[in-house]
Amino acid sequence: MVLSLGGPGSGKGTQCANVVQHFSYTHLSAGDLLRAEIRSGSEFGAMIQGMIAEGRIVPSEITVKLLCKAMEESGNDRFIIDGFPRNEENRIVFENVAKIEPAFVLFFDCPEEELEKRIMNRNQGREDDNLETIKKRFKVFVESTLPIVSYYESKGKLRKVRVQFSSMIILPSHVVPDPLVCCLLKINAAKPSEEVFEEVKYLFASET
Ligand SMILES: Nc1ncnc2c1ncn2[C@@H]1O[C@H](COP(=O)(O)OP(=O)(O)OP(=O)(O)O)[C@@H](O)[C@H]1O
Ligand SMILES: O=c1ccn([C@@H]2O[C@H](COP(=O)(O)O)[C@@H](O)[C@H]2O)c(=O)[nH]1
Ligand SMILES: [Mg+2]
Repeated sequence: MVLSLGGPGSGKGTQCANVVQHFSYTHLSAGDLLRAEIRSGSEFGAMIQGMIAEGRIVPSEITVKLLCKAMEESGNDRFIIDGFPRNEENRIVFENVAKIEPAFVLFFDCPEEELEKRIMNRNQGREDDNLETIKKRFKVFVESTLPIVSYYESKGKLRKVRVQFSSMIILPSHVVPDPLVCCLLKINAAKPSEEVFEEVKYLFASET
């Protein structure tokens, strides 16, 4: 089992879909399972919907049950779990119930500004894709999910995927305000998803 973690809009779902096309894995998105549970008319539907609209983390028991059921129904024994665990409690409940630990954890580390831009352009009709909820989702990510990322890092399981190109350019002295100095600029640009997948593909090919 492999986990896919990152901020809201960091490309977890996009890259998991690529993995499934190239490797014999089943993609399980915890968010998609929760949205399907709402559509199914479940007794928990209204509660889940309210929590997603607020960017809050749904109780572990519900999400873990959905994930375990989906794993059982998949008929596969290779999973890439997307957007889970969201917090320490999620992780512990899942480990206790499913009794599996990840082989490795992909981490898509993307700046907030880029996340916001991507989500606002996503156009999938998601109720939580609005500026107000994005801010809440990002706060929950920093406060509750990043500690999980650090936990997997401390266990040597984290594989950071670079989602940005980073380069330095030197501006010559005639284009900077002080003619006596040159200026060193660090430029970060988002990597197209095909290039991000090259890194993901390398990790899957070498680690599984
Ligand atoms: N490398 C990329 N560069 C630019 N846009 C991207 C890239 N990867 C994904 N996107 C786009 O960004 C948006 C968010 O991607 P995606 O849905 O995969 O993110 P996510 O991490 O699953 O988000 P969420 O946590 O909200 O489900 C989508 O519209 C997707 O097409
Ligand atoms: O494990 C999980 C996964 C998701 N949620 C809730 O769903 C939304 C959307 O999740 P995406 O991964 O962005 O599709 C998330 O903001 C949470 O509210 C959850 O509670 N637990
Ligand atoms: Mg997603």
